[in-house]
Amino acid sequence: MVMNDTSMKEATIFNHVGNKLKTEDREIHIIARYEEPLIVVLGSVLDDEECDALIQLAKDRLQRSKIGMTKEVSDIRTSSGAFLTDINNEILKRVEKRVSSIMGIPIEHGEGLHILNYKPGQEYKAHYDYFAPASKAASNNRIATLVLYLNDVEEGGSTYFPKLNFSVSPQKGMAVYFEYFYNDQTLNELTLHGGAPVEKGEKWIATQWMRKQKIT
Ligand SMILES: O=C(O)CCC(=O)C(=O)O
Ligand SMILES: [Fe+2]
Repeated sequence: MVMNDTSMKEATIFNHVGNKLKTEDREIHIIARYEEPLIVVLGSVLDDEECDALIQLAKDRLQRSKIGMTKEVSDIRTSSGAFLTDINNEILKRVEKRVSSIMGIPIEHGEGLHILNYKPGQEYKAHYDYFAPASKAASNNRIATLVLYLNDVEEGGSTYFPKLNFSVSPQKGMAVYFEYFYNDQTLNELTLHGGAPVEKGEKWIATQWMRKQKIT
């Protein structure tokens, strides 16, 4: 490991090294890393069947939420989303287990996979995934995120980190991981990120946000 003269890196939650990481049922490729704050691009996380199944589960949900509830309208996030909770599905369970193993955080700390669909022109403006320190939710705050790309986007739709001048293009089956549980708050703030507008085609992602403690 290379360290610079003046500072040592803070400890991270994700601590896989090398080019690959193995979960119970899959070998995942570590494609790229930004060291601090840690951002890791992962390949071969989901196969096509798993991606398609998650999209299908979400389509059923999104359909229903349109009937039952008023659709939340927000300028920050113009896409439509649904949490895949209370669904008994083999593929979903398998994916949740794999995600937990990649992140090194028990699944009980997760909010459940959140599926988002962006149509052309839709975006998720730059934001932090953690809750403001003064908010009620911050008592069990989020500490890490995994965004799984469920389809190929024809144009646009990258995940961008404006304070780092860094961005990740969506590719079906790949993922981007980042964490923001540093003692140094300025490192956490560097994880500001967004989903750039989709220009052509559509974009489907599944996001896992992990909390510091179990969700009770
Ligand atoms: O759409 C993206 O690429 C980013 C999604 C995101 O930031 C989130 O789900 O928290
Ligand atoms: Fe986010």
